[in-house]
Amino acid sequence: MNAQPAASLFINGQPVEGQGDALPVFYPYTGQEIASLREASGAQVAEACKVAAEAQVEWAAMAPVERGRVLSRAAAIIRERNEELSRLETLDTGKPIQETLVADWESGAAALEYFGGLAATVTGQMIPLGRDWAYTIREPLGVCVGIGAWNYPSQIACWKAAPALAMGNAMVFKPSEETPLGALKLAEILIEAGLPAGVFNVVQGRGAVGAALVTDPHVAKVSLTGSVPTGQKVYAAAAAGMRHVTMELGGKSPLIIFDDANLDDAVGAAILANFYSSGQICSNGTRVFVQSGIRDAFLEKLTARLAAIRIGDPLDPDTQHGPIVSPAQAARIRAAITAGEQEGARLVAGGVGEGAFIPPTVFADATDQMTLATDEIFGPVMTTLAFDTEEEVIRRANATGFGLAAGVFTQDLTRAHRMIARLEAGTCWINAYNLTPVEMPFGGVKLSGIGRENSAAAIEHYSQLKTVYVGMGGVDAPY
Ligand SMILES: NC(=O)c1ccc[n+]([C@@H]2O[C@H](COP(=O)([O-])OP(=O)(O)OC[C@H]3O[C@@H](n4cnc5c(N)ncnc54)[C@H](O)[C@@H]3O)[C@@H](O)[C@H]2O)c1
Repeated sequence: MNAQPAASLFINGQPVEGQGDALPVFYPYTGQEIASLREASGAQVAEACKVAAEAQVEWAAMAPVERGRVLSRAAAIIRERNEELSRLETLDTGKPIQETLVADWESGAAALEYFGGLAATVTGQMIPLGRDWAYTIREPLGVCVGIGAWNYPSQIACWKAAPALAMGNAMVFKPSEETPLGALKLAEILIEAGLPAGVFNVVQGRGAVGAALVTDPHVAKVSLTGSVPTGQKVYAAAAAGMRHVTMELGGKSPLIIFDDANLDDAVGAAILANFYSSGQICSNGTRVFVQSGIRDAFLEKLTARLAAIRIGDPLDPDTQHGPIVSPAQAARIRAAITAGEQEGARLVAGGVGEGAFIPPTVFADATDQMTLATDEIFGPVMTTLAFDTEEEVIRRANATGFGLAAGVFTQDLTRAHRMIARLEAGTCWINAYNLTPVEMPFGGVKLSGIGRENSAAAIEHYSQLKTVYVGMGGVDAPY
């Protein structure tokens, strides 16, 4: 298997070889090296930002409808090549092809399509002031840096590039060092769709390359998808230059299931909220609060459904559960499972697994204080917690520093809305979980983040207002 790209970086419309350290790419299923990349050197990071700053001027001067057309074309190209791109995504991430065919590039194409359409609709305001008046112009920020996590590499690249480019910004994107391949394809596709050279650039590297991007003098904004500790470092570094930020960080989200819920749907949602992409999803509802009366029935249905899951070769279209992205991540997940057992939680399904695979794992009889219930694991580990009353479960669900997402399952819709109003989470679902259509704002509160991706809300995070006062008469100076 070989997924070697033309070169490691993409700068000024061209593949460019990196001049930094080696960056091998492994297929998580076999551990085989499928591409040998190199990180960007410090000079290449600076060059990418400079090129982006130059290209941004021309791009911002284009009519928004023309910019939108480029993005729409890119969306169409992605959809034409979805099969080939999804295969590459599976090699890069190890996620089952049945997922990557529908959830990765397709979601990226939807973002390009959506913001392509939105580009020409963004207008300013006219503010009447009597004789005088004012108006506002929504302007691009300039050069935006995008930094990605490894779980949805191509989707993340598109979710950041689409609103940034639609508003007339340029972007330098650094994918996760674990999954560097998809962003290079996006760069090629955007050029093919008509994007001027230099408007979207890709540099590769580990954290130090990301850190160099954040403080480059050309950079006006940083959008990071990653963990809370990285977010804290990036936010602090960005603050020195008063740069804008969007932070899409981790979570430990509650999924609350009341005893009047449709149990089959609730079990299905708990599965989607914990095991899709082998559990490597930021918004996962990993604290599943189940009302005491249905706890046994819930666990029985859940374990029966998990017993039927097909685990294996991610390129086999029948496979439903693939490997973990890297041996290091698998080791971290295994340590969390072992700690859960040692702390006294009851393992009712799964376990530490073997090699690259960790099966869907479910704990019962956990308490809120166990690390299982406090720490983000970012793997296929569900912790179920029993509760009795609405008041109690709201208090326990909110007792975390995170605030990315939350879900409520109940047939009583008054209760559902009452609950949602009090849950401290940026993205919530009622009788559904983990659905993130591009039309809907996505993001977190508390430690889980700042800003929103997707929807018209993202436009505000990739632009700034200029206010213009227009004097229509004489100037009355006091002396
Ligand atoms: N909220 C969301 O939308 C969302 C989506 C996916 C993943 N996540 C979160 O991402 C995490 C998993 O991804 P990960 O392990 O790749 O996260 P990570 O924080 O280790 O790395 C994220 C990115 O930041 C870069 N980075 C690391 N140190 C940096 C620094 N000092 N300056 C600049 N960049 C730096 C990394 O190279 C990588 O590209 C989880 O916490 C998960 O919840 C959040």
